[in-house]
Amino acid sequence: MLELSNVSKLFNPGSADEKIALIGINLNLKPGDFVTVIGSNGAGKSTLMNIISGVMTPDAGEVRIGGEVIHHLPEYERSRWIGRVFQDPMAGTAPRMTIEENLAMAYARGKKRGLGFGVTAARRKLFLEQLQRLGIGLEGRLRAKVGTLSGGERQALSLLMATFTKPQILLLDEHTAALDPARAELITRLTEDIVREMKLTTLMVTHNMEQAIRLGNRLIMMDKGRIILDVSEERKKDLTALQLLGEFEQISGSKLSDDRVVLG
Ligand SMILES: Nc1ncnc2c1ncn2[C@@H]1O[C@H](COP(=O)(O)OP(=O)(O)OP(=O)(O)O)[C@@H](O)[C@H]1O
Repeated sequence: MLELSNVSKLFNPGSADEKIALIGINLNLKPGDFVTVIGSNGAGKSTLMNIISGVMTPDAGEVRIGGEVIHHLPEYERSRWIGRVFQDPMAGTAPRMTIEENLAMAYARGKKRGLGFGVTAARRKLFLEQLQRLGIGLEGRLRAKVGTLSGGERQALSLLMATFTKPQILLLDEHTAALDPARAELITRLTEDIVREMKLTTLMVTHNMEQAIRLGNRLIMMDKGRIILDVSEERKKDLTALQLLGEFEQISGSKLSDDRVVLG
């Protein structure tokens, strides 16, 4: 479903600031895979997400979705296939627009222009049903400006918007990291429900080791631009955060340097 072959990215090549962000990344996600990604500071996790979503283009290698090469396409064109939720709850929604207008935008994503961004009666019914699924009362606030929602509510809406049109790939970029523990738990539960119900192929970056182990069917660990560990669902079942840190040290030869790491 998602295939990265030999993907590399270098920043500021040839200058004193040269940074290798990704080196020869090979990653293949099967339909319905839910892969969690952890790693040290500067390991390349954000660059990986940016290259998949089209914020950046790779210097070398290929990115394919459903067999189609997509790494040359701009971000807006890839949004037909890719949904993304960011760490910052402000990033995925338009604060001055209402909840229903935001949902109408998400609904129109990737569709032909003629179909419009409007909120019709039929669409409003669909939006209500979808908001009800979240179970946090947003269905009663369709005409509220999104800027008036709490961080957790906005992140729930971002998640709904990112998955509204059943993307082929869902990218979750530390999407619970900026929330307090109760709200982070809520968004994690919603994520699990939506991914399971829609059978979404998902890649999730997290700094929470316990979350990385518990969620999904595969875990990858990155360091210095490479994938250094790829843990299957079977192995993940009995793994603890401490064991994972131990494995990281053994393979990379140094301790995991992540100033935001949470063991669980
Ligand atoms: N736009 C940029 N210009 C120059 N260097 C960059 C840029 N973006 C990332 N880098 C560098 O590329 C490397 C990988 O960065 P990236 O942000 O992908 O890591 P990360 O794993 O997401 O890190 P963190 O967990 O600390 O956010 C780092 O050395 C970083 O400093």
